[in-house]
Amino acid sequence: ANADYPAHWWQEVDRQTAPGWEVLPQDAKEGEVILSKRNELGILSNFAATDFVYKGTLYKSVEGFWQSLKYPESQDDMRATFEGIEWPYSRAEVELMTGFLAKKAGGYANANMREMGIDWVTFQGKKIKFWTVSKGVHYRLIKDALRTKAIQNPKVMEILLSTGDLKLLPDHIMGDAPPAWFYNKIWMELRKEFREQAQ
Ligand SMILES: Nc1nc(O)c(N)c(N[C@@H]2O[C@H](COP(=O)(O)O)[C@@H](O)[C@H]2O)n1
Repeated sequence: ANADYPAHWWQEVDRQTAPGWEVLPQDAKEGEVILSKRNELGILSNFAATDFVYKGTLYKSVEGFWQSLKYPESQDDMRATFEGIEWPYSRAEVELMTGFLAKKAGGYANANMREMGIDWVTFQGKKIKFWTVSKGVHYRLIKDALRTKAIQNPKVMEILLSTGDLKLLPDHIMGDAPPAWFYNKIWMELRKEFREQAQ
């Protein structure tokens, strides 16, 4: 029951003043909780400033990691040399971004990807299909970044495990997105994985 958890996780927020994209804490049903940026559960958002080192590179957030994959890796990268395409940031700059700034950098990259007609991103020189319904390479990469974030940030691990058996829900409207976008579902899988490892 929700009574076993901190009451402020369901704290009512004035809907009139909330941004249009937001799902509010009070929108959760019994046995559910919204991963709201308004309380400590927001640390589980991809946007949260939670440094982690993944395969030798420092990222300031999972969002920075996610959006950096869309940016050219080098000067020879076809995304860097594509005629008429300009990049507002370098990949290294995006790696160090958090929150809405990282998301915005990703928005510019989405427009460039559409313009170039490409449906892939890259990690360590390898092309990875983006926006796929299968739990393929991109999904596994994002899941591994979330796993690494929890392992390297004790507060993230503590908060994730403190959600017990609650169903985790995103704090923003998701629509019809592929599995990699559902960080709430990935966290529930990782929560199970971490609990099993601790036994
Ligand atoms: N509003 C909001 N809050 C969060 O906590 C989010 N994680 C997101 N969306 C994230 O945007 C990323 C995907 O962006 P693109 O579709 O590639 O432009 C991904 O991290 C989503 O979870 N939004």
